[in-house]
Amino acid sequence: MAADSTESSCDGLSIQFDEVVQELRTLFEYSPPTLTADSSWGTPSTRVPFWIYDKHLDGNLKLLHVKSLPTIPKSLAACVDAAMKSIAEGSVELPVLGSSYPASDWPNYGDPLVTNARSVAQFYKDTLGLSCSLFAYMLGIHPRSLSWMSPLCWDMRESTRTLSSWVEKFSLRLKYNLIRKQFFMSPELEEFLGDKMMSELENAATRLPDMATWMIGPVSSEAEAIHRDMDRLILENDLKFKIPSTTGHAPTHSVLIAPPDATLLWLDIGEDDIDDARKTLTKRPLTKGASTGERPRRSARLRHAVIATKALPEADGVPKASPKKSGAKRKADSAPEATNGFIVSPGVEPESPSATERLLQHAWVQSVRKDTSLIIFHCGNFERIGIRHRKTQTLYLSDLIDVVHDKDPAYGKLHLGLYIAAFQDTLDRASQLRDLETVPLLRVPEGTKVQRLKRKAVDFLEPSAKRVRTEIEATSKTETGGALNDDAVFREAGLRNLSLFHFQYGVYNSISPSSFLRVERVLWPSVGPLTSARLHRKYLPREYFTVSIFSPIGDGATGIAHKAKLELLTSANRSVACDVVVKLAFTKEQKERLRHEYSIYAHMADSGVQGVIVGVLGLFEDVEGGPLALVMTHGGKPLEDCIDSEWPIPTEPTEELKSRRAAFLHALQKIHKAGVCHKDLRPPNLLVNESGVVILDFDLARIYFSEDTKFQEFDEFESLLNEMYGLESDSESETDTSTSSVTSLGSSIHASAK
Ligand SMILES: Nc1ncnc2c1ncn2[C@@H]1O[C@H](COP(=O)(O)OP(=O)(O)OP(=O)(O)O)[C@@H](O)[C@H]1O
Repeated sequence: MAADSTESSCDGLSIQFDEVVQELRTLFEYSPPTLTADSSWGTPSTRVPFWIYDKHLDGNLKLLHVKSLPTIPKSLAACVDAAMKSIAEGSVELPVLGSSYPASDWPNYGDPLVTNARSVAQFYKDTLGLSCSLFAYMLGIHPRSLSWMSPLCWDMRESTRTLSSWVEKFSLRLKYNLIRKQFFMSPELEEFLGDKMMSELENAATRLPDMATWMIGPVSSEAEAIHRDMDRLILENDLKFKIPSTTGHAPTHSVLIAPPDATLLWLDIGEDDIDDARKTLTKRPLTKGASTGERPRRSARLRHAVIATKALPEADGVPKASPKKSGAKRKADSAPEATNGFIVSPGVEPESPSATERLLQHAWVQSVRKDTSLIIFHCGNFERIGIRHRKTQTLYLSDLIDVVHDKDPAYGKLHLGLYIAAFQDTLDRASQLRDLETVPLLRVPEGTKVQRLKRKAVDFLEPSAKRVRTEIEATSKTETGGALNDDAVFREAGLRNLSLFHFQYGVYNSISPSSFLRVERVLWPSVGPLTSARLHRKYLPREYFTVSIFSPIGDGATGIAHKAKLELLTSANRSVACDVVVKLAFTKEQKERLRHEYSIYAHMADSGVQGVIVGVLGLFEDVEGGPLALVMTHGGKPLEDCIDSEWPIPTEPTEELKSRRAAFLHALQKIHKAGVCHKDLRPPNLLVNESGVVILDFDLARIYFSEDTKFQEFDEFESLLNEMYGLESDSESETDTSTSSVTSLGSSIHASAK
C-alpha cells in the first residue's frame, strides 16, 4: 500500500494513541524479508498434491474455467480502507495497545532461513498470521472492543501426515473446538460479543470451520515456476479438469448442488465478462455493510442462493438439459440391463496433467470440500490469490504477487484485507446455509453440512432405467438371502480382473469411474489362480465388478480405508452386491506396506487361517498410475466402540464378555500357528462382528520369528484385553475370583498355543 494512502486511512481517525497509528502503519507497509531455502537440509521434495479423489468431484462442482482478475489485491486492500473509514466516521477510539501486542516486534521476528513448506507456513504464522488475526477482527469486525483481542487464529487444526511437499492444513479459523463445541476465548471477549454475535460465530465455526484454503509450498524454483505458470493456464483458457479416462460405463448424474456464493458485493463476480467484472468491482463499495455488519435481507439472500443452484452450465458452457431430454436418458434407455451392464474400456490416460494443473485442480477440490471462497497459493516469496466462484465454476486468479517487493498494496495490508474479507464471506455464507435449511425443498440431509445432496442419484434415472434398477435391487435381495450370499459374490468377483471404482460421498460423485486392474489373486473364499492379469481394451459386463467408495473409516500409515459396496452382474444377468472395505495406498512407502500386508494375508490363506481375519478379494492397481487398493470383507466394528457402548463393564464378567475375550486370544493363537507375528496389536485393529471377532492390519507383521517373540506378543495381548475390559492384570487377578475364570481361559489358550 502506498504510504500516502496509509496517511489518509489513519489521519481521519479520532485515535488519541499515536502508538496504535504507528503500529497500523507498520502493518500496512509491512513486507516480509526474502525467505531462503536452507540447503543444509537437502533439496526439498517437489511433489505436488494430486490424489485419486481430485478426479472424482461431482460434475456440478468441478472447475470449468480459470480466469484472470488482477484487481484482487487492490480489492482486498480496499476492505482495509473501508474498515478504517468506518472507524473514522463512527469516531471509534481504538483501545490502548497491551504489552503482549503481537505486532510490536514482528518486523524482526521469524527466521527467514526455511527448510520446507511447513517452515514457510511457520514463518507466516509467527508474523502476519498472528498480527492479521488480531487486526482483522479489531478493524474489520469489532473496533469497539475495549481491549485488543480476537476470536480468530491462523493455524493448523491437526498435525497430519503430509504426503506431498505442500502443506494444506493451515487456515484462518475461529478459536472453536468442534468436538467439545466450545470457544477458546476469554470470558471478557465472550461477554463483549454478546449472545447474538456468539451464536453467529458458532454457526460459522461449525458449518464452515476453514475461512479460506491455503496451499503452501516450499521455497524452491519448482514452486515458483508453478506460480508463474498459472498465467499460461489463464491465457490458454483451456483447462481440462482431469477425470478418469474409463469409457463405456453407466452414465452418472450430478446430484450435488453448489452451495451459495457470498452475497457480499465484493465477491459477486463471475456471470459477466471479466471486463465487466473488473468495472463492477472498481465501481462498487467493496465492503458495503462489512464493518457495519449490515447484510442483505434474508429474502434477498435466499433468492440469491436458490437462483445460484439453478441451470448450472455444463463444461461447454451450455446449460444442462432436463434429464428427460438429455443424452443421459438415451444412454439409460439403451442400457442392456443393469447400470453395470456396459462394455467398458479402461483407457489409460494419454498424458498426465502438468504440475500447475494438478495443483490447481487439487486446491479447487479442497476448496469445494471445505466450502471456502478464497484460495491462497503461497511459496514464501511468491503468491497468487484466487476466488472460487461457485455459480460459474470459475477460479479467478490474481497476478503473481511478489511478496517481498510489491508495494501497492504491501503484503501486510493485502493480508489484513484478505482476513477481513474471508471472515465476512464466511459469516455471510454460514448464515445463508442456515437460512436454506429452513426452506423445505432444499433442506440439507443429516450429516451433509456443506455439500448438499439434492436427490439420490437413482432418482435422476429415467423411469425405464429406474424400473430396471428397482428390479435389480429386488433380485439382489433375493439372491443375497438365497442362492447368492456374500461368499458367492466374492467367489464370482474373485474371477474378475477389472474393478471400476466410483466415489460417492460428500462432494465426490464420479463422472467416470477409475479402472483398477488386479495385481494379486483373491485369497477368500477360495484362493484364486496365480496368473497376473493383463489389461484388455474392452471388458464385457461379466468381466468386471464395480465398487462404490463411501466415506473413510480409517486413516493410517498404510493409507485410507473406506467403507464400500461391491456390485456385479452374474452370468445369469443378475445384479448382486455386498459390503466391502477398500484400503487405498498412495505413496511409494504406503504401497510397499500394503503389498507386504497382502503377502501376510496370502501366507495366512495358504496356511488355512480363516474366520479370524478379513477375507481378501485381491490387490488392485489404478491403471492411471494412482493408488494401490486392497479389497476386503467388512470385518465389523472396532472392539473399542462395543466396549464404549457396554460401559460400565459389569464387575462380574458376563458370558459374552468372556467368550469374546477368549475368541480374540484364539484368533491370535491361530495367527501364531500360521507362523505370523502381528506386531501391532492395538485396540483399533480388533473388530467384532455377528459371527465372531477379527484381527486386522498386518502391515507390520512378520512371518519368521522366535518363540519368545510369540509368547511375549500373546502375553501383551492378554494384558491389553484385560485393560480394555477393565479387568485386573494377571498377577492381581490370581487373588481376584471375579476375573480368575477369564484369566485362566486365556492362560489355557496360551498353554495350547505353546
Ligand atoms: N476390513 C475392514 N473392516 C472393518 N474396518 C476396517 C477394515 N479395514 C480397515 N478398517 C478400519 O480402518 C482402520 C485403519 O485401517 P488399518 O489399520 O488397516 O490401516 P493402517 O493404515 O495400517 O493403520 P495404522 O497406521 O494404524 O496401522 C482400522 O483401524 C479399522 O477401524
